[in-house]
Amino acid sequence: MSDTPVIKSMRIVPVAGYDSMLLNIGGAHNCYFTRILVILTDSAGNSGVGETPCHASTLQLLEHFRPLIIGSSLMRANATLSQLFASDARQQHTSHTNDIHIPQMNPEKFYNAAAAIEAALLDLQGKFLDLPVADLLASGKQRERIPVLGYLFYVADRKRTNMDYRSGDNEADGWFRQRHQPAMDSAAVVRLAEAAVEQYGFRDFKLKGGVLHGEQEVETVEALLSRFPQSRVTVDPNASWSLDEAIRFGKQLAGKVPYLEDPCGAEQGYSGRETLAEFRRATGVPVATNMIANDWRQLQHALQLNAIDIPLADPHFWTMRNANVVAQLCNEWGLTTGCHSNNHFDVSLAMVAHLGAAAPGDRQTAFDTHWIWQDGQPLSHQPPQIRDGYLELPPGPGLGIELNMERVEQAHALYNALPDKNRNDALGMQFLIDNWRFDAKRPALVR
Ligand SMILES: O=C([O-])[C@@H](O)[C@@H](O)[C@H](O)[C@@H](O)C(=O)[O-]
Ligand SMILES: [Mg+2]
Repeated sequence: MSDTPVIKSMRIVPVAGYDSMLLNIGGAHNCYFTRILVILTDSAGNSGVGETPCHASTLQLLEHFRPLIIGSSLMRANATLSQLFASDARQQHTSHTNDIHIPQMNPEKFYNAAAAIEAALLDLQGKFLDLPVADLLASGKQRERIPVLGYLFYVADRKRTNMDYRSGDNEADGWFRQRHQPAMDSAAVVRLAEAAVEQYGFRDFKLKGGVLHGEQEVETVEALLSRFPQSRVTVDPNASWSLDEAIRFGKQLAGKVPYLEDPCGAEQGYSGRETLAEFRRATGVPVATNMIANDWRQLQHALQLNAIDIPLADPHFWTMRNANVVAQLCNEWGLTTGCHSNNHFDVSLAMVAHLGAAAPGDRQTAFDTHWIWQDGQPLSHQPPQIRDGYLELPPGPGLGIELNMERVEQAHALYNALPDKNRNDALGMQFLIDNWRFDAKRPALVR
């Protein structure tokens, strides 16, 4: 194919946006979050984009890969990506702990970098072939919209900090104002959920736990269930509960929640895969995870131990094509497909939409997305929409989005102006608790 496009340029653009003071086991989200866009252009005149979490070492790695990408043939993207995977960088920049909540860890950036490059190549291929990316993934497009969940957090009082959190004051009442206000108990989280339902029509919720005592978080789940009896509600304490606690709470919630996410983890010499297997046996509650099955080797061990039911294969941890293979395995092996997320812009939202659209079979749990906390800060002209609890596949070839370069440059300028460019959830916590430190086995406010 002599007229096959070749990659002409690769722009690596770190970008930043605003976030609320969301709490989790790692502390409090900063008022800013950062991501990286990889923008490729080809000789046919198209541009393709991918998004991934931002870290200084991911930026370096992307620079390192640039010579492999420039001049490569678009339709030989498989070979190009195989070269990335065969490079030493894969071993050197892959952690097998994957605990993104530990600020001082500077691990695994290989997959984040590869994911952004792969997404941009798929976007370009889709534009060249006039096909959506979902059709380029092995199982092909299965649906036009995918269920997503309302991702709820306890929200700290931003006024206790001197950080640049938005106030929401210039927003009309409803979700866009509510998401900036403190929500530290069950009643406040229920109000957040009501605003989210009003805006997006969710029927599924996940409460980010690992913040208060487990009893209080279980009470919040029950409050959500009694307010939305037709909905599915779960909680993710990010493995901060002990196995004993997880079993106690699991028995309390059995039959009421569709699954629990990482209810417990490694303790007393037993791995997280082992404790989750014991949890499942003791409670019969299905287990989802984004903490102990984030690559092929981890997934294999998790499945051998019968530790999990729902691998939340995030395309930024696995790459889109690998996450699609996980979805195929789920379909063939009787598991349920799901997807994890972190704060993100709308390029990632489109990546997730295509991944969900291509997942085969009907055992799919509502995908995670943090987008509702970022909605209103798009980097594309027409971001994918969440309506009636579903994320709609954007129309058009490739990822179906076109970058709004003016907004991209603004988000890049914001990134350049930030003092702290890597995620560090411990920072904001110092305003709430003196000398606060991360502890994987204690909820953030239990000190
Ligand atoms: O955004 C957060 O605070 C979450 O805690 C995120 O960092 C996790 O990776 C995540 O969403 C999860 O499901 O564990
Ligand atoms: Mg999780």
